[in-house]
Amino acid sequence: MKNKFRYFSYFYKYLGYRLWITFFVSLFVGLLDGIGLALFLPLLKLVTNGETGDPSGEDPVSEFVVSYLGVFPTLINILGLILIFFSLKGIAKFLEGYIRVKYQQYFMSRLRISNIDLLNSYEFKHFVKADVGRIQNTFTGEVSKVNTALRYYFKSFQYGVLVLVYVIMAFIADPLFSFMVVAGGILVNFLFKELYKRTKYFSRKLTSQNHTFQDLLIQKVAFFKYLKTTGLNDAFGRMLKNKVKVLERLQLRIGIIDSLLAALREPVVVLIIAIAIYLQVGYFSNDAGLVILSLLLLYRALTFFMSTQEQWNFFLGVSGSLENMENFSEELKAGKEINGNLNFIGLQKTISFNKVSFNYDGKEVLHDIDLNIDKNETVALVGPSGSGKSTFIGLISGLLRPSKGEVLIDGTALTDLNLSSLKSRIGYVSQDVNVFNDTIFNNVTFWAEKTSENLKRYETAVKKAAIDSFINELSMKEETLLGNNGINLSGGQKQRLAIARELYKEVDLLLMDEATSALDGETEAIIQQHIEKLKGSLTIIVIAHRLATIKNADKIVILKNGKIQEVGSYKDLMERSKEFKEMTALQNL
Ligand SMILES: Nc1ncnc2c1ncn2[C@@H]1O[C@H](COP(=O)(O)OP(=O)(O)OP(=O)(O)O)[C@@H](O)[C@H]1O
Repeated sequence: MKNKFRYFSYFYKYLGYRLWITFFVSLFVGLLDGIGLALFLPLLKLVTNGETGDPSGEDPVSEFVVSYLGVFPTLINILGLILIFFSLKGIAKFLEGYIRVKYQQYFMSRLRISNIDLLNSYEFKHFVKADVGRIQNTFTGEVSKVNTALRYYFKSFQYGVLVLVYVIMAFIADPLFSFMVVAGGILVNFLFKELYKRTKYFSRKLTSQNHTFQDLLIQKVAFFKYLKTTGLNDAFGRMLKNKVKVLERLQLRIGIIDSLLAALREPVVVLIIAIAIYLQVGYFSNDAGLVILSLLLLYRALTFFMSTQEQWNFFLGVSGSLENMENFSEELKAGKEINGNLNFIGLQKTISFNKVSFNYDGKEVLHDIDLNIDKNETVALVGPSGSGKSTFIGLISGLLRPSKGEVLIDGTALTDLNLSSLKSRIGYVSQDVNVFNDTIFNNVTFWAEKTSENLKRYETAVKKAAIDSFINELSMKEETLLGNNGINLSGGQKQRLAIARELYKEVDLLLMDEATSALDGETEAIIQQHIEKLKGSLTIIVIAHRLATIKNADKIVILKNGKIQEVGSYKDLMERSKEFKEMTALQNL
């Protein structure tokens, strides 16, 4: 019961008063149907006793017809009333179906939108540890499963309301008989509990297996080239196929329980009613008319009761997805990044690192960093692999937060800034280039409108990124579609495209993490020239292994083991840093 309410409150969070509307409409359907059915009692009497009989006041239904509806129960009147009540029920049933579909769609959109919002504000620190397969699966397959769960929940809820209406009416007609049937129903429900438990167990398993399947699938697509080249494609494919089989088996088990419940439904209903009638006839003698009426109502109640159970079992079959969705949203909420409310209006003077340390899961990778970066300065970070260069860049963009100390932008702590306003002014090019599965134009402009102004900006950006001649040779030019993650581009072309995207953005701060690493010397030199031209007009922070590319940087920062070892210009460092001199010597500079 506790669970049923937990699910209710989950749906209520998204649907609110709509759930109550559903409840009342179902109640209305039940009442109309119940009254329509009850009218068969006077009808039966009229048919057996003939029109001349006196049906008034003999049974509660006729009493109801006379006193509440103000109609004298003649054959034609009763037939008319039956028709009216069943027609009204038809209308209410349509309304019930309509609101079910409408609210279901509403629920699905709200769920999707809320998940997108939560993912948007999910802190990077948590994201790197998240299970990508689970995120993907939850966003796609699981959303529709939760929607299916809502459909089953709605249905079992609506049927449950009907059961309640029929049982109450049957009790009014014949309490003893009704009691026996209800007791039978409860007993059966008890017996079915084990089946429900199994379904729930399989459902949870199904969800987690689906996550793993998605995870493998994502990796198969992402590493397609590698797997194909190394012949590991088949082995990976086998793992995927095994998962498909596991999923098939789990689904089959849930299906078997569903079929078992469906098959048991009718015989069980008939059995309970048969026993009740037998006892009624053998041991008690009651008004046959009322027994028939409550029989009618209870047959319906029991059928709906079984349908409620069946729908509930369907619901349990997807309840693993619901639990997963609840946990998923909670995790995203818990990992929400802290966002300040001051808008970033562009760098005015300085970015300062004030005794900044950073740790990943307790392991400190940057220690006590003090550094000032002035507006429009070009700063290069050098140092051995793992020394903390990328982490440093992550701290400037607000992707990571210091564990100690502060990063200040013009004296304001980064934590007080609205991160979207900051990030919209930051360009970032890294070793891992992201190419969207779309045209070159959309990749560079991030789906900007093709106005003449934007086209001009686009042309300038691709020229500066030295990718213009490559694009011009393509028959579709900027409308050329790029494959999945730029699979039909060379590493260098991808990197130039990424640079063009950031240059198009017209940012304040350009962060380049090994941005030109995939380029040949000649192309790198061309881009370098363009970046040199940008020098002084925006703040550039660059991580470079090839020291030749940072000769003209205003400041070079040498990082070692998470600490700043030296800061100075290329010339300064050549004069005073033995380590830097050795580094340049190794690169034949
Ligand atoms: N998500 C993470 N979780 C745990 N440790 C991490 C994570 N990312 C990086 N590290 C660790 O932090 C340290 C600094 O990494 P960082 O990527 O900043 O170095 P880097 O100087 O940029 O290296 P490279 O030149 O190889 O790119 C490394 O020891 C790395 O193992």
